Amino acid sequence: MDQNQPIPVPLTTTGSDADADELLQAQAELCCHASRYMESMALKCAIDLGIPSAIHRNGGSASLPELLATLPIAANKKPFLSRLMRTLTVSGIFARGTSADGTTSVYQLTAASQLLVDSIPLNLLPFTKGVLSTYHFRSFLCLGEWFQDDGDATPFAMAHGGTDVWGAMSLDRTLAAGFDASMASDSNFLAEIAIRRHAGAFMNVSSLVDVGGGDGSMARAIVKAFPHIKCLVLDLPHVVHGIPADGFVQYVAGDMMDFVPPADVVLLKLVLHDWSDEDCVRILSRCREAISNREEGKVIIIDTVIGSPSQQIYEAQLFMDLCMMTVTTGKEREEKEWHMIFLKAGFTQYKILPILGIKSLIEVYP
Ligand SMILES: C[S@@+](CC[C@H](N)C(=O)[O-])C[C@H]1O[C@@H](n2cnc3c(N)ncnc32)[C@H](O)[C@@H]1O
Ligand SMILES: C/C=C/c1ccc(O)c(OC)c1
Repeated sequence: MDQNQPIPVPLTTTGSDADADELLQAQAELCCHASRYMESMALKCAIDLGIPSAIHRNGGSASLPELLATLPIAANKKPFLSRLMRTLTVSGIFARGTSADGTTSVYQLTAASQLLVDSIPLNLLPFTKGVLSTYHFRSFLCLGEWFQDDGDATPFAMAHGGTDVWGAMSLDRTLAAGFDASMASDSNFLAEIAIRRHAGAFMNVSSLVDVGGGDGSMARAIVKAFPHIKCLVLDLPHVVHGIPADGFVQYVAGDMMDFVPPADVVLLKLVLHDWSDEDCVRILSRCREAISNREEGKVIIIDTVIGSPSQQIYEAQLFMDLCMMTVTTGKEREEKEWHMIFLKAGFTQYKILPILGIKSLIEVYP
């Protein structure tokens, strides 16, 4: 027998070696589950360093030395970059390839990280930064405490001195600007697809009010595609004040719980998921009043309807639901939950079009 060959030691006196394999596999799985936030933090780091944009500027792929030559990395940290890139490659943010001449190993953008390039028109960089913001991260750290707390504060409020997310944004301009930009990037991204896939939604419409329309990105995209539509954006004072008039959309400061300006179409994009069923019924009732007596009157909702044949989409929907639970008082809803709030708000019909990936476009009729 070879002297150097290690002698296998059984883990227990009763268990077989197959049991040990299963245990070790379970340990590895648990380790990955517990460490998943590090994947998020590595992504945040890549965004902070501008790595996707740097790869794009280098022609869509970049070697390690090329990245090191352009990224803002201190000399003594240069040896660490390959480890960050290795993890991000295994998690699918970047891909490995070889340079055109076949000599050098390079990092490439994937379909996902292409959406993080700052210079492409429909990038999701602001939205992704929003999801990764420390405000949300700190809120998630309070989730366990929140479940045990018998008060009404959200995890966000527990983490931020009792102030809810809308209050925090009226107090902190940087947070508000980041949030509005994050929503705007999602709206710019989806507007084009929604208009392309369902232009019929905006035919025969002469006026539209985007309730909780943020900085007006969605409304502007609609006016650009359908110049005959008169578009109004209703949002909180701190959001609409200071937006310069551009002649395309009009801004109104107000509270959607109290009043929604009359129009043919009321749009609610990513608004109802911020609110409880009771609040949604109240908002939708105001929206129904706004379209009353209009021939083509309808409410268009762009929001999640939980459930998808795609596991990836389903998972993204569930993450967003946890985010709503943690940051707002809202939730993502299944069709039967939407059905119930439409009925309670006095509508008679609805149509769900699952044409926007994670989100759906829902038309609701009085
Ligand atoms: C998640 S954001 C969605 C923004 C935009 N619809 C979009 O999808 O890009 C929710 C919006 O609702 C606005 N909002 C919150 N409470 C409101 C209220 N009581 N009345 C009107 N708008 C409100 C927020 O300021 C914010 O702009
Ligand atoms: C981390 C994300 C935070 C967030 C908060 C409220 C929203 O309505 C939302 O919509 C996508 C996202």
